[in-house]
Amino acid sequence: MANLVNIGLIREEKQPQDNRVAFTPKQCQWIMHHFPQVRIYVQPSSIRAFKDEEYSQAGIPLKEDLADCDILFGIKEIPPAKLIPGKKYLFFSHTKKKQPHNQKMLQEILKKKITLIDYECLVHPDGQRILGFGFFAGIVGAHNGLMAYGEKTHSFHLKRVYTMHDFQDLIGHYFGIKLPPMKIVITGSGRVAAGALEIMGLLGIKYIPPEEYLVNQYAYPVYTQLKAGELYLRKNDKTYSRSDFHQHPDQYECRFLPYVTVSDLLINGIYWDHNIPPLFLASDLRKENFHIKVIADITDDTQGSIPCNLGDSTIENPVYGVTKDTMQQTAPYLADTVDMMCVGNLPNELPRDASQYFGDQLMKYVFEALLQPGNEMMENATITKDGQLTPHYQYLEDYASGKSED
Ligand SMILES: NC(=O)c1ccc[n+]([C@@H]2O[C@H](COP(=O)([O-])OP(=O)(O)OC[C@H]3O[C@@H](n4cnc5c(N)ncnc54)[C@H](O)[C@@H]3O)[C@@H](O)[C@H]2O)c1
Repeated sequence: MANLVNIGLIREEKQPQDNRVAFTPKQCQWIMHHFPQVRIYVQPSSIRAFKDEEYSQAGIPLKEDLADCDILFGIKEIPPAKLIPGKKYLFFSHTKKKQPHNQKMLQEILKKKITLIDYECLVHPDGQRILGFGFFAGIVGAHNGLMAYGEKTHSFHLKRVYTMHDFQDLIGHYFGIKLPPMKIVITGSGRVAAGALEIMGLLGIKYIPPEEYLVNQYAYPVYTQLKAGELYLRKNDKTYSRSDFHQHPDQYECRFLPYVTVSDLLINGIYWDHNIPPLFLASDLRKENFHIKVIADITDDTQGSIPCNLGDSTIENPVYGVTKDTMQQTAPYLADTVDMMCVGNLPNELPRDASQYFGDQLMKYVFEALLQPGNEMMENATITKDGQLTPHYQYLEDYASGKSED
């Protein structure tokens, strides 16, 4: 038999608390069955979406001290003091863009001779990311956007997602919910958009092609979806090429404006960075014909693609209002404001399903590669190896040595 590999699922210790986990109890069972050389241990946690008893009942031992494990799986950043020297860790480190708040953690990782594989850096050969929680962010974000619209217009009431046991429970909640005639515009074509479309399907909201959506009236709720090719055109020749847009977004103009005049709810799920033009401007918000009442900004960049995103809201208080003339933050659901849903950790409202989905992707595309020494995909996602920055990530040198300001 191949050498034994001891794997540990660590307790999430970052604040605000995170209740997700890399593998559910059933997934742990599946892995140990299919990889007899693997043993999985779980560090007890009172906040994890899957209870300690669920793991022990599935035959996965609980273990406080994971010092004997070879590989440790987490989700979010790890407090530096909790990092165990010499281990191989997989988690979202948020260090590859030199994020200032994680500089100390990376320094500790180097000091403690740790190998860090970052989930965000695991990509398919065509560059598409393998792992992400976007689908469930789309589910919860679309739900919250609709919930806010129902509250604002007093036309229907949706319960909060986090009060449900899981996604199946949420589906049950939708039976009998009748939405008023309304127009919903969804932006994006990635995992977030896919989650939002799932909610449209579950609530029986009808898809309308963009050109018809703009001009027709409907006696029932409808939505349209705008992918990058429908949202952006090159300024000089009015064409769109995906790769050119990704390389030169500043040479493109945004064509979203007509949709602000006819839509009731915007669900924003596009990829955005600061070179990509926003969907509309602050000055558009002041115009008489700005019709949108609620924006579920799942993309959630403060003053990014949506100028009236004034910062994150929380799962406890997911919605705030914004005045159209002065862009001041107000209480939600006032008559003449735009209501904003800008929660940055949406999958935490549905952590059991989000964890299962994540673990499925890990098992399908990553797990075997992780056990193969020298696997190229894993090497490319390895930021540090035994406490040294790998060749791919040498550009983090100044940040890691404490010199970087950005
Ligand atoms: N609020 C939350 O809780 C939450 C959770 C997950 C994701 N998000 C955010 O939602 C947004 C969409 O996430 P997703 O999971 O759908 O992403 P994704 O990776 O599934 O899809 C992104 C889409 O953007 C395109 N894209 C990739 N690189 C691009 C570039 N350089 N320029 C233009 N387009 C590019 C891709 O082709 C793809 O169609 C991201 O900004 C993400 O950070 C928010």
